[in-house]
Amino acid sequence: MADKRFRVAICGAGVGGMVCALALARDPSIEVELYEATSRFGEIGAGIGIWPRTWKILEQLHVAEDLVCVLPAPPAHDTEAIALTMRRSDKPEGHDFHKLKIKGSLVVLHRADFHRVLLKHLPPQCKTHLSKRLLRYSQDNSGSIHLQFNDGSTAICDVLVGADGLKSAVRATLLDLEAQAARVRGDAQAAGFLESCIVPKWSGEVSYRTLVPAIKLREKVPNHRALTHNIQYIGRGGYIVAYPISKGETVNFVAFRTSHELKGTEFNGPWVTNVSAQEFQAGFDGWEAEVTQLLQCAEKGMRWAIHEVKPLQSFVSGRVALIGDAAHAMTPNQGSGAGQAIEDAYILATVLGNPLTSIDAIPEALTIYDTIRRPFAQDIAERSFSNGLLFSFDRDNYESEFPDEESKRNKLKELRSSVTEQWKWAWSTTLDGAVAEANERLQKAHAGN
Ligand SMILES: Cc1cc2nc3c(=O)[nH]c(=O)nc-3n(C[C@H](O)[C@H](O)[C@H](O)COP(=O)(O)OP(=O)(O)OC[C@H]3O[C@@H](n4cnc5c(N)ncnc54)[C@H](O)[C@@H]3O)c2cc1C
Repeated sequence: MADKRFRVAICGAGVGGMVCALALARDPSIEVELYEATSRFGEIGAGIGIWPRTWKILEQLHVAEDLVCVLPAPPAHDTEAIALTMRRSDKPEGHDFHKLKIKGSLVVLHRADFHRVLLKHLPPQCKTHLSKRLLRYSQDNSGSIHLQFNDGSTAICDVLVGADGLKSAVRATLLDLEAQAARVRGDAQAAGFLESCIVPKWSGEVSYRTLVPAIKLREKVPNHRALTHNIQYIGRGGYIVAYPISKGETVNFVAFRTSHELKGTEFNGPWVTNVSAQEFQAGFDGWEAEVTQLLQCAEKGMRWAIHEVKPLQSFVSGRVALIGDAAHAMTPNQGSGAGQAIEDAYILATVLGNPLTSIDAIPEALTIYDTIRRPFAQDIAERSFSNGLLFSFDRDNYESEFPDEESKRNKLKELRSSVTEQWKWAWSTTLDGAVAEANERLQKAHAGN
């Protein structure tokens, strides 16, 4: 530790934790240890979409070049292209609803490929520990943070990054400690709010995920759109996303059923479970042929009850920071949870990696991370939920409210521009702005000290 500025412990080796470790380990003056609850590094068998701004981070960390090898074609940079074709599909005669054009590409990957490449790039100086499930942490008077794991072992660090996902133990401890402090101050209302953010809330959405062998779909429908395009079939009460991954050998398939009126209620059943194909086919009777053909090729898969973390008042406390789902688990209707985890990791590594951040200045640096990232990530979470309403036609009862053709056409126009508006961030350049802002704020804070 003699030649190190400070020690960072990252709990959780999902996409957020891995990118954080990679980004921090570029700085030899920071000691990085990564603790993962499971007994091996890995990801679930499913696809993932990465938007251009997030892709830029992967380029800057030099992992993009290895990811390109598993893509059918290198991603476009500055040219405008159709990222996603949306069809209205809940009737036998489906029709194109909207083509989402963005500057750059929506890169779609197999999660396992993505995780393998991240692992490959993790430098040896970043120490990794498997089968280490964090139970709780505490902080002593010197500021050091003590970690307690479920195998009885302990560890010490100067900064703790909670990258431990939806059911984060770091978030639970952070909020519990803050709530205790609020009670000591006599602020029962603040304590109650903090405690209410510990357990995630059901969004009213359920997703079904599986991978379809492309060969199987091709045999059935040789020119099925999902073999070559990112496609979204939308309709009342649910929607389906399908796109080719692993050089086109596999089609990623996710179906959503929505009951938004149940948002905030308790989900009745396990949050993640294996299900039969019949279960995901059930809600899509009467949808267009392309959807039925895809559903017929889907074998068993997994059902995920989509939960969200209530918007937190802060992602940080003292020397502890939350990133990714631990901070802002959101619905997947904008394909952005992992992207936001990556962006959190990158901005957090920017503020910690800045040479002005001495061990004493860590809380200040984390506050800057929070100021920059929280409004942005929470805005995306909100837009993502609102996209879910839009894609399942829950936002307006549009069939009955817009009975004649002209009013329907006008409404559709409005919905399309709303979709484009919702996704605008995907090709915005705020990432460079965020990095510059982080460094500038640190400079100012330092000059003021
Ligand atoms: C159906 C669906 C589709 C999606 N599609 C997309 C998409 O296309 N694009 C996109 O950007 N996002 C997408 N997302 C969201 C994305 O999957 C998540 O936001 C992302 O995986 C969050 O990453 P994370 O690293 O924060 O958490 P996780 O990936 O959940 O990783 C957390 C890690 O922490 C470990 N852990 C948990 N508890 C502990 C503990 N106590 N101690 C130590 N380790 C612990 C876990 O084992 C895990 O490895 C989708 C989500 C769903 C459900």
